[in-house]
Amino acid sequence: MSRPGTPEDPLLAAAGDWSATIGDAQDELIRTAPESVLIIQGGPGTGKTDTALRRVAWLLDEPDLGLSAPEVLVVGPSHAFARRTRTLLEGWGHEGVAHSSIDGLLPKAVTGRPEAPHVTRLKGEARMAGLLGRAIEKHRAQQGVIPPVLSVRGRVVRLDPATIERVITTAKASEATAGDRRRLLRAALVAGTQDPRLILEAADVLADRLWPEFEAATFLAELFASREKLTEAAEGEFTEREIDALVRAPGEEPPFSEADLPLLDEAEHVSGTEPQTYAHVVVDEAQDLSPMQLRAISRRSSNGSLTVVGDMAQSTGPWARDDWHDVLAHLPSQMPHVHRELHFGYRIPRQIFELAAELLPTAAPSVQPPTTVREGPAEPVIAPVEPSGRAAVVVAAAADHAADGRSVAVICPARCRDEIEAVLRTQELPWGTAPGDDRGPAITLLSPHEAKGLEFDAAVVVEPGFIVDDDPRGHRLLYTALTRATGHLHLVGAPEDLPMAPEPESDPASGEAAEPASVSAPPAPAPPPLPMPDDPVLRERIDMVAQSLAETLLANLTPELWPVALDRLIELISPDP
Ligand SMILES: Nc1ncnc2c1ncn2[C@@H]1O[C@H](COP(=O)(O)OP(=O)(O)OP(=O)(O)O)[C@@H](O)[C@H]1O
Repeated sequence: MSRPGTPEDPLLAAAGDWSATIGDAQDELIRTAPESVLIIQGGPGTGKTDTALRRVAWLLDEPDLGLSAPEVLVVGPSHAFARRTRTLLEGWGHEGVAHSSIDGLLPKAVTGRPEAPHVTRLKGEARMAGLLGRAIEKHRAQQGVIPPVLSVRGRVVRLDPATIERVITTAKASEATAGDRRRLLRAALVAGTQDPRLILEAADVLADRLWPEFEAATFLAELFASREKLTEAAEGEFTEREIDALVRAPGEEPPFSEADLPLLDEAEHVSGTEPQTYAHVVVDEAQDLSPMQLRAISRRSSNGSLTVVGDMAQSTGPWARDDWHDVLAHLPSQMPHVHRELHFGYRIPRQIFELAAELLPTAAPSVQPPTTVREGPAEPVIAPVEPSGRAAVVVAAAADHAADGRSVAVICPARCRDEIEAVLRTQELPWGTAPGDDRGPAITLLSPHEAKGLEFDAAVVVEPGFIVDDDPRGHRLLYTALTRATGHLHLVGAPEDLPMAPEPESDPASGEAAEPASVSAPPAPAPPPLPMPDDPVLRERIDMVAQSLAETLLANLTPELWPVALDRLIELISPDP
């Protein structure tokens, strides 16, 4: 995958590895003290992920901090994203950091159960933690009932409830482990008995009854299968309709949905099983996470030191939000929050971003678009098609880029996926459903959600109208899809859903129509430099001012931003029209 900074990218060609072009704003974030929750907001391609990872590299490199790679966790939205962050950090020489998708962090369970959006949303709410806590307490209380007699090997063993009560109280007060609790019980019952073998066996039977091993999956399945248990645990905090939404028939397959995974994690936590913790945690694409997912991530932080990354203009799914308050409310609060924004778009060339930015007034009216710092190699290609010819056009565009050695994302809504897969297969092209490594497929077929946080040399976005229609925050999803490419973008779909392509201009020399479907004109050539005045005093004064401006630019901005600053300067000093 070529990245900004390759020869195809004229503006950053000189920069290569972007350590040479780290902006002041990025640098400040990288060096933010670890004793904080750093929140990085910024538009697509503003370098949020890379800045967060540079922060990890900096934290690991600072000898005074004494942080080692296995003490750091980077969480992202997908396996593909985790692979991207791993590749980047390992490329900088930092191996051993844990990289995971959010689901990969949670207990393993058979998922895939279809679920209505309102149920997914309900299961993500923080009050589910209270419901689970109460349900587990009641579950335990039922198990703590002491039987007056036990039957062991056909013999009846009478038990002394007072002795057993004492053991339960001591075990609880000392937070004894399962093994210690069993030993305590054995020692208490065996004292002074005539038949120690029988009593020891009885103690084990009783221990299994009093403290059965907690299996979160069994517990949750039984809880959801019982309206009575749910109503009891709800304790009036859930309406009947909400309880109805949670109830399901016992034994249904697959047993769980993705929204159940954070609930299993919560149940394990309440029952005393704690996950591995880390001294620094990076959470990327945090704008989409549910409160229950955020709780699960917080649990993995040993001290509250976090880097939280996201973009509210790309917030979609059941937890789509417009500001950070609700995210931060569910993260550890022992360290101060430092909220920063990145403003310069490094990934997306101007030509592509101008197109994507048209969505912003609808997708996220309060969000300031980033300032792009790059010119792209080509205008976006707008390809109106009829449904019958759609897949062929999509695959042809992807195949052309792949043949030129570019990584390509085909980002398509679910209803077009089968037809595109069929054509990819027929043409025996190298393609996959997760971005390849150096040896992997050049073409990646993704849903708009799966494309989050990823970047490619080229993107073919299919049926933008469907993408908008298929999600309550469809404009944001389309905005995310349009902002994945570092160089080339194709929009393929129904003519009424595409931006207007300018009329192809005739080339007078050849008599042929010029390349169609550009959405904006190429940049005008730079005007020739103005002549210096002859007066030596004036020349010296001009030189002095120019030198002072040059020093200010050198000291404050990276080279690709100089033209932006000069344009702004001209705007500032131009007389009002
Ligand atoms: N200062 C810089 N100079 C040059 N390239 C940069 C700079 N900062 C970031 N980049 C490049 O810009 C691209 C986008 O960066 P990154 O993926 O971190 O953006 P992002 O803000 O996380 O985007 P998204 O919101 O889409 O996930 C990457 O290829 C990255 O290497």
